[in-house]
Amino acid sequence: MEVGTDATSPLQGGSSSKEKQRFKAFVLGGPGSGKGTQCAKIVETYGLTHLSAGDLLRNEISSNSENGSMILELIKVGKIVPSEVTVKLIQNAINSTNNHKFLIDGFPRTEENRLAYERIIGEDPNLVLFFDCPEEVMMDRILHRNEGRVDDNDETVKTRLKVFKELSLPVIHHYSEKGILHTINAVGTEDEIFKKVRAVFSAYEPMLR
Ligand SMILES: Nc1ncnc2c1ncn2[C@@H]1O[C@H](COP(=O)(O)OP(=O)(O)O)[C@@H](O)[C@H]1O
Ligand SMILES: O=c1ccn([C@@H]2O[C@H](COP(=O)(O)OP(=O)(O)O)[C@@H](O)[C@H]2O)c(=O)[nH]1
Ligand SMILES: [Mg+2]
Repeated sequence: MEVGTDATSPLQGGSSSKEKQRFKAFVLGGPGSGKGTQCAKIVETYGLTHLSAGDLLRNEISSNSENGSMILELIKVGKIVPSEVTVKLIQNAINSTNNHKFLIDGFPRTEENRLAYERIIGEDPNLVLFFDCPEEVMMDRILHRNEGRVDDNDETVKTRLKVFKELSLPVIHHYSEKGILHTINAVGTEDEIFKKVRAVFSAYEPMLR
């Protein structure tokens, strides 16, 4: 049990994330590269809170929120939701947990996303994972995903792959220049890939306690 997690605590007056240094990892990669699958394994092993930007947006659609129909129209065609909408959802999700360590999956997807995040939330991630995957493997995985997603169809996947190359690769390049990018070859079994993920996270174990 962590101390100071209760905002009513007079001495602490805040969340545990103020006591432990916050840890954030961004998990990037094209559609179908295996981000969600590997995030589940990271959560199981290291106890981070998983925030999938796509899931947060899909929750807005299913809860019929103010922006729900606009988000649905963009997701259906594989386009990017306005940055401020996604950043606010991530910010609310971070603020609604007492955990100090987070995996942010599928965000930032554009340089504009990244700049909005830096403006509104501000802290750079400790590390960025990039699942590097050939397009034909991503396409095949998505078309067999069977989660009933409105965007897992041939036409929308083509747009998502194009958006990834044109808008998301520059973000990945930015983190490479900053020296915090860890590129992982995403071809192989889930366990083979997770072994490589663990090798990255093991260097950060003191921060993940
Ligand atoms: N290493 C892997 N080998 C084969 N299939 C995989 C692998 N990792 C994930 N998958 C499958 O591929 C699909 C896309 O994976 P997912 O984790 O949802 O990717 P992303 O979140 O990057 O879109 C899912 O059906 C998943 O079960
Ligand atoms: O920061 C984000 C994350 C997702 N999306 C939208 O949500 C869709 C699905 O994203 P998700 O990460 O769930 O897809 P994945 O890469 O896991 O297949 C994307 O194609 C975009 O339309 C977005 O606009 N901004
Ligand atoms: Mg995903």
